[in-house]
Amino acid sequence: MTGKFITFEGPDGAGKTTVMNNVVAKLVPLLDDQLLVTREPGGNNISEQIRTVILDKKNTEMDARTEALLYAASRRQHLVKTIIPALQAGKLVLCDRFVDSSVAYQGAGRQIGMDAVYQMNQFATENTLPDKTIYFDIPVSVGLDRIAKYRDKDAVDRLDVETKTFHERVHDGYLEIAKKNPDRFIMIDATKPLEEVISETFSVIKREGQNFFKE
Ligand SMILES: Nc1ncnc2c1ncn2[C@@H]1O[C@H](COP(=O)(O)OP(=O)(O)OP(=O)(O)O)[C@@H](O)[C@H]1O
Ligand SMILES: Cc1cn([C@H]2C[C@H](O)[C@@H](COP(=O)(O)O)O2)c(=O)[nH]c1=O
Repeated sequence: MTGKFITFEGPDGAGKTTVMNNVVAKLVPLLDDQLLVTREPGGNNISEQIRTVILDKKNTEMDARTEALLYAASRRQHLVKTIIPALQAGKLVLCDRFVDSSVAYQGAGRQIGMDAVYQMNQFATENTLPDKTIYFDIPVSVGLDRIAKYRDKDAVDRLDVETKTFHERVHDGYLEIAKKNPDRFIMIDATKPLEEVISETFSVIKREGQNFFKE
């Protein structure tokens, strides 16, 4: 595969999506159709349908392993139908969340085991991992405060409304994944002012995707 696969990860409210939107606005004039911006769960028709089921606040009875399998099913479809074709076409793929989210949220957050969730996802992805992962770190209380303050009530999903203890486990899970993958993870302090986080993220992408920016 000739493209480059970069993921954005972090606890809820870290600002990934806001930062990604701002960075993409700067990248589009430079890269045009060499860029694919996508997200998980979702990113294509079937995967977005699965997203709706997973995140629906009415689905309170969903079992933790069912949840993990649905994220993996959505990911499989997204990977083979959207991400891999773009990488084969030589594109820079920026994806809001990927396998690390499942390991942190389902493995650590839901306590079904980080290794077990990772293995199950290896089956789903045939061992595909991002080239680089930009991790937006934030204390749980700050992320949750941002969501409470700024997010439209209707846009709050089934995972956002989990307990602070759940989100603490997710955060600890992320730090463990980052520690195990020092070559892949790039840490960004997401408590900094938004403009600084955007500029730092843009610089990381220009450095990591330097082949895309040659004259
Ligand atoms: N550096 C920042 N400083 C202050 N506020 C910020 C910063 N970054 C993002 N925000 C605000 O925090 C809120 C949450 O941001 P956003 O939705 O991008 O987070 P997220 O990481 O994508 O969360 P989720 O994973 O739950 O969707 C938004 O209202 C956004 O404007
Ligand atoms: C991919 C993935 C996501 N999640 C969680 C993380 C968030 O709470 C939601 C997705 O919402 P976002 O606003 O688009 O970030 O789902 C998860 O638990 N496991 C996963 O694999």
